[in-house]
Amino acid sequence: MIDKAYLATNENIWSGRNDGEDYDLQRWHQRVDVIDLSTSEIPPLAENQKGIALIGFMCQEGVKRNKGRLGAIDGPYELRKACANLPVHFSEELKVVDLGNIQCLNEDLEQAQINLGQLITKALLSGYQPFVWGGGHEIAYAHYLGIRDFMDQKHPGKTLGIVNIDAHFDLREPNPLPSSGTPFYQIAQDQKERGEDFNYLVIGIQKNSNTKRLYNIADELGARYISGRRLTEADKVGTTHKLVGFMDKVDFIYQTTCLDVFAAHYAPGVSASAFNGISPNPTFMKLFKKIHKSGKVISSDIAELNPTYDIDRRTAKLAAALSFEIVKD
Ligand SMILES: N=CN[C@@H](CCC(=O)O)C(=O)O
Ligand SMILES: [Mn+2]
Ligand SMILES: [Mn+2]
Repeated sequence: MIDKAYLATNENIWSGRNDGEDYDLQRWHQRVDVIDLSTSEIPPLAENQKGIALIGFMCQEGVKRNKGRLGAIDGPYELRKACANLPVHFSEELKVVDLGNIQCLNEDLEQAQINLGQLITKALLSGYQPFVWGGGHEIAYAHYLGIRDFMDQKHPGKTLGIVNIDAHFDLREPNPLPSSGTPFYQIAQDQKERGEDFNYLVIGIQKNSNTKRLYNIADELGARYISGRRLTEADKVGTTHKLVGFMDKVDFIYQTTCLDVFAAHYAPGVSASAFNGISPNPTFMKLFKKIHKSGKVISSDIAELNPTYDIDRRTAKLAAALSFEIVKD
């Protein structure tokens, strides 16, 4: 798999303020091990040691096919830079590796998705929890392929739930090609062919961002959703109940966040910005942490960071704040 599409991370990206070498002074750039998979293997973990594998997906072909605004190809680079200075609040035992990037070459999205899926499977088989940075939301089909192949090998018969934090369903039928708007439809079709249930919960759905047809497809496929306007303190009990009910029914969770779920003043750096998106306030962050503390999240990603349209790196910083909650023991 490691071929022209693979691009190791330049170690210089992981640099920043240095307050000293004592553990309680450190920042992420002092803890992340950059691994060049064209010359090295994924480092083995000690027994019971937890590892997080950062992976970049340098791809905007899906956004392009979906007639979106280009720029997401630079998302992984900007997110690494935004995370480099985060203070370390995880333990010394947590191993954090940066496994580099998968690029989309010659507009061949389908091949890029296969390549990313294979790298995700490899990281999972090595005992790591992958955390993938996009790239457009076409990342989700690739991510599913990687988790599916891992589960086939290590956990046959177990169930997967997908928690997508997004203003959009992304349940479009490929027309004729897959794009950033089709990943969950593709997953539903693949699971149908395999005789598996499609367990899909979307948090942050906006009525004015999805056609009636998309709502109909969501209903036909049995998708569940929590609208953006329900993500308030007043609705906290109901939304938490819905989320917990969903999580209880599955063995593993793939959690994906599409940054366009946030209002444009928080997240201008996306393809489809939304003036009425949700706020990353304490109510939302509690819900987000609840997912990641469930012990069921097998793998996660952040999609649609588009540095071309970002303002003062605020979308990148928001993505870094979410990353801060994921890279934990
Ligand atoms: N991944 C994004 N999907 C959205 C984009 C909407 C838009 O560009 O306005 C969708 O296809 O519905
Ligand atoms: Mn979206
Ligand atoms: Mn999306």
